[in-house]
Amino acid sequence: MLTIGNKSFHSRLLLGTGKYPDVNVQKQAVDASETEILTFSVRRMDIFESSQPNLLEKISISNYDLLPNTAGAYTAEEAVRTAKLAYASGLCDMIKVEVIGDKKSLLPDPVETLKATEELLKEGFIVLPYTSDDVVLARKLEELGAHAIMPGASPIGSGQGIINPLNLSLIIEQSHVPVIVDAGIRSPQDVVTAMELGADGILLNTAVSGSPDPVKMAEAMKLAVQSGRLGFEAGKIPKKRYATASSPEEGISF
Ligand SMILES: CC(=O)[C@@H](O)[C@H](O)COP(=O)(O)O
Repeated sequence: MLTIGNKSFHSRLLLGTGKYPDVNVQKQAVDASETEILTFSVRRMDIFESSQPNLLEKISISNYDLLPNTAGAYTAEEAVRTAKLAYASGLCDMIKVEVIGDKKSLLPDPVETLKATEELLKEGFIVLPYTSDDVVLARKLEELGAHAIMPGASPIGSGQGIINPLNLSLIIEQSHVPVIVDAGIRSPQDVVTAMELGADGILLNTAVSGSPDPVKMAEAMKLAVQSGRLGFEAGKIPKKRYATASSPEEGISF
């Protein structure tokens, strides 16, 4: 089980809801992923106004835990305001803090991310900060009380996969809260790699919504999360320099 704050989940896959070709494909992909946590940008959705297009219109949102994100915020102040707006909708108490520090790479601003996390924790939110793969920053976010750490594999929407597996593994090793690898994932192979490193979960969007077959890719990502986790829990054999026969003959008399 994946436990974040006081909530536990069977699925370790968190799915974004943006950029699907249409809402029907979005629903089918969400179903195929068997995710229990959906994330969306508060700014892209007017959650108070029923006359506005609802980007989750086909999805029974009461079946999911919602993880709104503060995408579009460039300061802690903006992120806190966005989080409070989401909370006021009554739909969610978790928040993904996303404070961007660079328009081109969409990499997070470490200082503003720390500030926003601290402020939202004081306000009583379950806070999941999106961060770079910086080991020290991840530790400081946990020390503040963040409920999970969400290091990027690579820039959002880039499909660059896992750029720095060493940093991810150091973050995983030091953390006492769930580590959810978020952003930049391209393939099921990236997911398996992150899960085999010991990540507690994966958050992804573009790899599924931008795939030529989002529904099939959603299922592939679900299986990759499960497979990687099982492999991590089972443990790998050590690598050896020379071969060892798979059917040893010692002790067998012919
Ligand atoms: C939906 C969401 O929260 C994204 O900002 C997230 O970081 C996923 O990134 P990818 O689209 O690269 O998977």
